[in-house]
Amino acid sequence: EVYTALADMEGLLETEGVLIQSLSTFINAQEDMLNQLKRYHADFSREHAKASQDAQTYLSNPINAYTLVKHLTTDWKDIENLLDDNKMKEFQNNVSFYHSSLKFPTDEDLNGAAVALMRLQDTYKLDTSAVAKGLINGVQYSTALTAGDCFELGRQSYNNKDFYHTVQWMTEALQRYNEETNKTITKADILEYLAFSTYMEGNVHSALEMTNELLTLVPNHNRAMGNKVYYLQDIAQKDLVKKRGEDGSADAVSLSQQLVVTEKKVGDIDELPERELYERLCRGEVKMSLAKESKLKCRYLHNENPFLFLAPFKVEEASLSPKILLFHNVLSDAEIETIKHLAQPRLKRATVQNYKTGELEVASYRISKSAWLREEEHPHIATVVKRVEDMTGLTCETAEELQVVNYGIGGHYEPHFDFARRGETNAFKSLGTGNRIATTLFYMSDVPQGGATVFPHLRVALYPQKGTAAFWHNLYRNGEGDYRTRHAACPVLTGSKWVSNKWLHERGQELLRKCGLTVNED
Ligand SMILES: O=C(O)CCC(=O)C(=O)O
Ligand SMILES: [Fe+2]
Repeated sequence: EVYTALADMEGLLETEGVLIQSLSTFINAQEDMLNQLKRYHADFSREHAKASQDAQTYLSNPINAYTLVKHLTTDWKDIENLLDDNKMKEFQNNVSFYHSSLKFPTDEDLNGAAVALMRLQDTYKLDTSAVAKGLINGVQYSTALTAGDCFELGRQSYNNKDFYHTVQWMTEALQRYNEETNKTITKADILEYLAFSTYMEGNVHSALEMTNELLTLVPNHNRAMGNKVYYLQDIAQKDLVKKRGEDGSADAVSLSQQLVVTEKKVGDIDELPERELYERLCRGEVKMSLAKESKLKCRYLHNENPFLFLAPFKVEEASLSPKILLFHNVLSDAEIETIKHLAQPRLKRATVQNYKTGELEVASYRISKSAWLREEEHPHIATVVKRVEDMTGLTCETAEELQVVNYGIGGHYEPHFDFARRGETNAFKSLGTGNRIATTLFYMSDVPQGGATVFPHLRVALYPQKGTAAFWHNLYRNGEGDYRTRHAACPVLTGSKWVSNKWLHERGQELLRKCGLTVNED
């Protein structure tokens, strides 16, 4: 699939370019043909009108007689030749050749891209109408969607049984339909999906109203007729239950009462479920407490390392406990270009480890593409790995190769740990280098909107800055996992997000990061 990395989507633009060119050649040829046909038609009609006035006089003129014969022989042959459908065949052949030789998205891509849009809408609380106008968080990015486009998005949601988004997009489609002069979809098509999804969302009365409207447009619409009977039965049944309830003979609890019971009041932000915290952090709505934030510092990192004496790192603390450091300007543009260039042709859908089986598999909670680079591949890679050692004071001897990641629009990685937890069947075992002691995450692009790395339990959000690296220890000194390091990559709203990670392992760090008997950090 292509939608999972923006880098792979570029090929689609090339495909579209070739198709546009080919279509324009075909249209020009068809227009030439039509123009010639129009000329013949005009000639023939003119002569024919003259002849019809007085056939005998007309045909008594030898030139006219000759012209008539010529029309019906050579000229009509020419016309038949013009109609030869070779041009059409040729165009069809070209298109099927492009289908086999150029990059095309699949139905899975269409669905993935639609789901990504819904994810962005939910995470960033985007208004459907604004998105349909091409407006994202108040910035005009693209041209507006047509009623047909909105309908197609609704249909994708419908196929995923996501009736909530189906209703939103079909409602938008209906609004656009009403405003469109050149209709891009029929009202009946929209109403059919909208009515059923509205019913599935629990509003049978609206569903019935829409179905009635659909039946006035298409009186013998089979499915609508069937649904109408069904909705009417449902309403009758509900009325009966309600009536019994009013009589005091039923034990049914009203819906509003149920809601009061089940809706847990969340007053304090600390009580919010992780998912809610994660999304709020992605939207930039949650901040670390001022007391904590005021203790964070920026400084230049010097130590006994001679390299650092000459070129100290500019380090910013993003969190003190656990310590999360940001190293600014640690990757040059040239290094970033090399890394992206080497990785691009090798990008593959990123996988996650099934915690039970230990198998690697694709998952909807991690959507991106990645590739692995070895130090030997380019001096820039070797330099970058050496720099990780300078930054962290740890060894990369036992580290994993450099992972390069590119996210597509809506690409994300939901909250996770980088380390393997106790009892987890993990692939690190076969490496024989212990657990992932620390993470170095390089940002290789700026991201205009979205795409932050967030630590829900720490209320920390790191916004990608090209050339900056984040660093944190995943394990305490005694080797136990630090659960506070749980983090996520927020969905990318606009732009292309490139990162690379160097995951450092336990073995070899014994003398570099002293181990301890407790979970104490320092
Ligand atoms: O892309 C990010 O911001 C974080 C990526 C991440 O957490 C990972 O790849 O493990
Ligand atoms: Fe991670």
